[in-house]
Amino acid sequence: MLYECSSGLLGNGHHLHGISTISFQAWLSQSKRSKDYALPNSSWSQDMMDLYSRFLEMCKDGTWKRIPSYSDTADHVPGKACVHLESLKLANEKERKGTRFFPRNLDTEGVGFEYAMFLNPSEKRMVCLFQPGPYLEGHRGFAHGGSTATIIDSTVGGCAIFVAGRVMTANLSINYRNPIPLGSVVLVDSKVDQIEGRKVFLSCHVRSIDGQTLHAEATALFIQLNSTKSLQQQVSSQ
Ligand SMILES: CCCCC/C=C\C/C=C\C/C=C\C/C=C\CCCC(=O)SCCNC(=O)CCNC(=O)[C@H](O)C(C)(C)COP(=O)(O)OP(=O)(O)OC[C@H]1O[C@@H](n2cnc3c(N)ncnc32)[C@H](O)[C@@H]1OP(=O)(O)O
Repeated sequence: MLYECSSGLLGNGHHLHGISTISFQAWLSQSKRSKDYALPNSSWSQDMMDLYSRFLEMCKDGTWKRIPSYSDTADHVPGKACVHLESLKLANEKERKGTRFFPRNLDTEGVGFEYAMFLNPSEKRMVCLFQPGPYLEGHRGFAHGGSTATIIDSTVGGCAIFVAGRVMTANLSINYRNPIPLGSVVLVDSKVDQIEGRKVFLSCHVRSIDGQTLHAEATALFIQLNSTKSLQQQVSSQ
């Protein structure tokens, strides 16, 4: 069911143009080989489960897409990982051995970043359901601001990757408005505001699930690393 939801994004087997094409199909096919960490586990609270179920419902008509998540950064990268990581100087498999995607660097469920992302392609919007665990503590009982920055960067980053292909964060500006209690669930809601050449401008809000508390707001600039066709162009051409 989860994969059905995701595969709606791909169509099936359309030819994709462009150099070393970033392929959503290849990206999602990784999910058959690697553990997907964005699936519910026993550490997820009822709030997290309820919200996740709500978003899965919204996937059914194709409006939203569930985004899988892996502990190996290469598995996240659409298409052939080595090709796409080459310019990030991570292509050498020996160098990469033992590396992990930062927000998925802990083996124990529930202690660090528990999150699941959903993409709304037509709105150029990515929403992340985030449940910070006890190892992300900053002030007593609250999430460290760096962990909030990480989940914001990852959410806006995922959104920018969808729209522009290979990108890197050039600027991330965060206003912290209210601390995030450890173990609570927040919604990290990001969207692309503007694209100017290689520059992708995004904004993001982190709110409690009842929408009453604004925890943080952010703006971000991502720079496109090459002219590879964006994932959104691929999707819309299918
Ligand atoms: C990690 C991969 C995971 C992939 C996951 C994929 C999908 C999964 C989906 C779910 C979400 C999961 C993950 C989310 C993904 C990522 C999150 C982590 C992201 C990071 O953790 S990433 C690390 C931190 N990041 C850096 O380590 C960057 C260091 N940096 C550089 O590598 C260069 O700096 C670069 C490449 C940014 C630009 O370099 P460059 O040579 O290509 O371009 P150049 O400098 O010419 O700038 C071109 C035009 O942008 C303007 N410009 C540039 N920088 C600016 C700034 N700061 N402010 C205002 N304007 C700026 C210039 O002024 C010019 O403007 P103009 O054209 O108008 O003159």
